[in-house]
Amino acid sequence: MTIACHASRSPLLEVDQVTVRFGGLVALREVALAVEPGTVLGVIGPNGAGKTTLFNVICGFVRPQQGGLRWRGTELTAHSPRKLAGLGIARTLQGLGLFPGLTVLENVLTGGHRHARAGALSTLLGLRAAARDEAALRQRAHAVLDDLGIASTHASLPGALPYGVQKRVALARALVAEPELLLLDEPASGLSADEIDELADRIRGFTTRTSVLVVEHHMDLVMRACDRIVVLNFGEVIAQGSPDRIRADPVVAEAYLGTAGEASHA
Ligand SMILES: Nc1ncnc2c1ncn2[C@@H]1O[C@H](COP(=O)(O)OP(=O)(O)OP(=O)(O)O)[C@@H](O)[C@H]1O
Repeated sequence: MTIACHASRSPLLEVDQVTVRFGGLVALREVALAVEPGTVLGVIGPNGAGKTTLFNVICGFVRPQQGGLRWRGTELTAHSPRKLAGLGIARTLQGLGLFPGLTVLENVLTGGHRHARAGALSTLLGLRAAARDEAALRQRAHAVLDDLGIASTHASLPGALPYGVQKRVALARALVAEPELLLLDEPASGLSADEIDELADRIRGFTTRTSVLVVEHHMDLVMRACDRIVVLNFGEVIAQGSPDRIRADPVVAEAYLGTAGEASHA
């Protein structure tokens, strides 16, 4: 990846005037937002608003026609999903993406590349640095599973566990890398109301160790979990601010629900 230097004092991640077109359709138009260190930023919007496209731009799956990204004040070029971990960014995707033939612990271990100093060759040769990395990673994996309340599942195969628990495993796999930024794509999908509340509180708790950007359809989750919310509609930012401000914004209610005053119930 080529990195061009800019100012050093800046938010963790900045999305700068990003425009994405699919043929004649403008999926994102000059979208700008910033994730500040130690905060949770939510991106919401109705179906087709551009949330997934924005998430894919941040992950490097989709390249914008205009605009770009800055990470810690440094412009990212040749950005790709493979390089996210090296930057200190981890993500969970809409599909769980767990390996069905691996145990929960083994699945979580696959997320731990960032801290592994020993290369693949030394790992194969069983050298001491690789063994130390592996032991530290295992310890972190157990600790993260414990934090998420699923320590007892470490030897299970994911398919044997309830969906809500599998989602926590996917979260554990992202957290084990100790990212500076955690990207969550629709983490509430498929969860019960109680599980969503629990997840929102959990996400709030993450801010002591990581910043979070969450793309989500569920208003309940973002209202409870986020410090700031950006609202997209037809690919444009129509509002941004605190949850209270977004909840009270009639433009948001109209765009998101078509009915003013119901924003908190989506
Ligand atoms: N690969 C693609 N090719 C063509 N059009 C696309 C592509 N991906 C997304 N779009 C279009 O871009 C617009 C934004 O879609 P996107 O999936 O980003 O919205 P969204 O807010 O995530 O919606 P949802 O909540 O339904 O997932 C939509 O009109 C969608 O049909």
